[in-house]
Amino acid sequence: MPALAHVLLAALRDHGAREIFGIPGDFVLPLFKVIEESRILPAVTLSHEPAVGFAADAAARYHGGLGVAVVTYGAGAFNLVNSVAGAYAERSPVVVIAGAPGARERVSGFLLHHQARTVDTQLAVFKEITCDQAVLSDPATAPAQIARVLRSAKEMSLPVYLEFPRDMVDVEAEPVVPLPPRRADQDALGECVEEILGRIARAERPVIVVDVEIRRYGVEDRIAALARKLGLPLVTTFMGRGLLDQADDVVAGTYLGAAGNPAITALVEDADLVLMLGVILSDTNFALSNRAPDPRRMILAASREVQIGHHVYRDMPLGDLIDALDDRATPRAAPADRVRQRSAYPRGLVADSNPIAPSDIATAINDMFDRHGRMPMTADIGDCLFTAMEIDNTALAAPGYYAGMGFGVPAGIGVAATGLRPLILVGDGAFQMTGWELGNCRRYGLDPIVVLFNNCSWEMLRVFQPESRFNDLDDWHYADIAKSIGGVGERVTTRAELVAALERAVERRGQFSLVEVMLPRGKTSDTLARFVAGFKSARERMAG
Ligand SMILES: Cc1ncc(Cc2csc(CCOP(=O)(O)OP(=O)(O)O)c2C)c(N)n1
Ligand SMILES: [Mg+2]
Repeated sequence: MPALAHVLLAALRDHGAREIFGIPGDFVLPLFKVIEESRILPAVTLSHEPAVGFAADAAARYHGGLGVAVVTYGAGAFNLVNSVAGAYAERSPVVVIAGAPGARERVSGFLLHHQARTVDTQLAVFKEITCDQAVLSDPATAPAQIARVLRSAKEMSLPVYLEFPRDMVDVEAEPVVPLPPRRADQDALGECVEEILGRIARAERPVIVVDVEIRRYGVEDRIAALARKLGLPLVTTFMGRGLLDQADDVVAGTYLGAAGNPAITALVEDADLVLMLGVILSDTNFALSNRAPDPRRMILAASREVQIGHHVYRDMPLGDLIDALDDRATPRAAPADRVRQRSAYPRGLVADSNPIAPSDIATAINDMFDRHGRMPMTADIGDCLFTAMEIDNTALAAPGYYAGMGFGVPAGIGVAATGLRPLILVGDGAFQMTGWELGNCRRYGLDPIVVLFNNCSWEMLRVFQPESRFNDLDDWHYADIAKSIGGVGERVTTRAELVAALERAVERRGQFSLVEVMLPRGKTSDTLARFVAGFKSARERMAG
C-alpha cells in the first residue's frame, strides 16, 4: 500500500489540482519532502503565507481545478487565514493542507511551539472559513475523508481544510476512491426549468446577469450558447468582470449601477426579468443599483440553489441547470431593436509628453492588447481595479467582493505558474504588502508584466476622507528595486514613456517587467470617480 502522503497527492491531482503553493516548516517538512521527490504535482514556494493563499486562489480561478496551499502548523496556517477567507468570499476552491503535531506530541504535556490556545485551535479557526474539514489521523478512515472533503471543494466551489499530522506522512493507506458528483433530482430539475422558461417567455425585457460561479463551475461556454439561443442580452457583475472573454458577441458589458454605462445599467434596471446565473448578491455588485434586486422579477441560480420569486429549489448544480435549460429552450431571435450595448473601451492613447492619468493606463493597455493580443489579468484592490473596468473584456482575477489588498501580485504569480503570462495591476499601497513576492519569479522562470499605479497614496481611502494625512505614502522608487529581485523596472511619468515601457515589457521574456507609473495624488480613474459619486449620493439618500 502507498504512503498516505502519496495517496493525498494523487487524490489532489485526480480531483483537478495542477500545482501546489506553499511554505514548509517542521510540521510539514516530511510532507514537503514527498511533494518534492514524488513530483506528483509541481510545487511553488513563496515568501509569506498570505501570498501562498492568493496564488492558490488565482490558479484555481484560472484553470478551473482545485488550488492547493500547504503550510506549517500554527504560525504558517494562521498567516493563511485572510487569503482563505477571501477565497471563501469569492467562492474559490482552495484546499488548505496544514501540518500538525503527531499523536505522541499531542499528549506530551508540553505546550507545543506554534500552538495558540489549544492544539486544536487551528482546526477551530479554519472551520469558520472552509466548507468541509478533516484531520487525517487514522489511515483507515483518511482516504474516505479526503474523498469527501475534495468533493465538497469541487461541488461548493469553496475552500476546504485537511490537517495532516506529521507522523502520518509515511503511514500506509488505501488509495482514495473519488465520490460520484451529486446531481440534481430530475423531477425537481424539470419543474425548475419549465418555470424558468415560462418566466422568460412571458417577459418583455429579460436580461441575464452572470458572476464568478459560472467560471468556478466551468459553464461559461454553455451559458454563452444559451444566451445566443434565447436571444437574451447578457451582462457581467463588477465581480464577474472578465467572464466570457471568448464570447464578445454575447457580453453587452459590466453592470455597475449608478457608476456604470447608462445603457448597461438600463438593461438590468429596466428589465422585467433578471436571470442571475452564478451571482453573489454582494454590496460591491449591487450597492450602486438605482433599483435594488427584486425577488418578484428575479431568478437567482447560485450556491447549488435556484430561487424564483420567493421559493427555492435546492441541490441544483449550476451545470445541470444550464444543460437542462439548453435542452428544453426553443431558439428565440434577439429582438431587432435590441442593440448590443458593447461598452466602448478607450483606445488610441496619444503618446505625448503629458502626465499620465489612471484612465490613460487603461487606454494604453487596450492599445497594447490590440497590437499583441489580450492577456489574462489579475488586479489588486485600489484604483487599479476600477481602471480594469475600462480595459477590454479579458480574463480577470481580482478580490472584487472580499476587497482584501495584497492579492494582485501573488495571484499573478499563481496564474503564471499555470503556464499563462498575466498582466498584473497593483497600487503602491498593495505592492508594499505582497509585491516583493516577484522575487520568486526568477527561480521558476516566470515573466509577468506588472503595472504599478504609484500615486504615493492610499488613494481609495483619500477619495472618501481627503482630510486625512495618513493616506500620504512615501515614494519607494519601486522600479529601482526590480533589478535586485530578478526583474526589470521602468519608472514612467509621461504618456509616451508609458507606451514605450509597455512595448518593451511585452517583448521582454524570461524576467518579470515592472512598469512603475507615476500618478498625481487626488487623480482617480473615471470609473472610481463615478463609484465615489454613486456611493456618496446613495449615502445621502439613505441619510435623507
Ligand atoms: C488587507 C487590507 N488592508 C486594508 C484595506 C483598506 C484599504 C482599501 S483601499 C486602500 C488603499 C489602497 O492603496 P493602493 O496604493 O494600493 O491603491 P490606490 O487606492 O489606487 O492608491 C486601503 C488601505 C484593505 N482593503 N485590505
Ligand atoms: Mg496608491
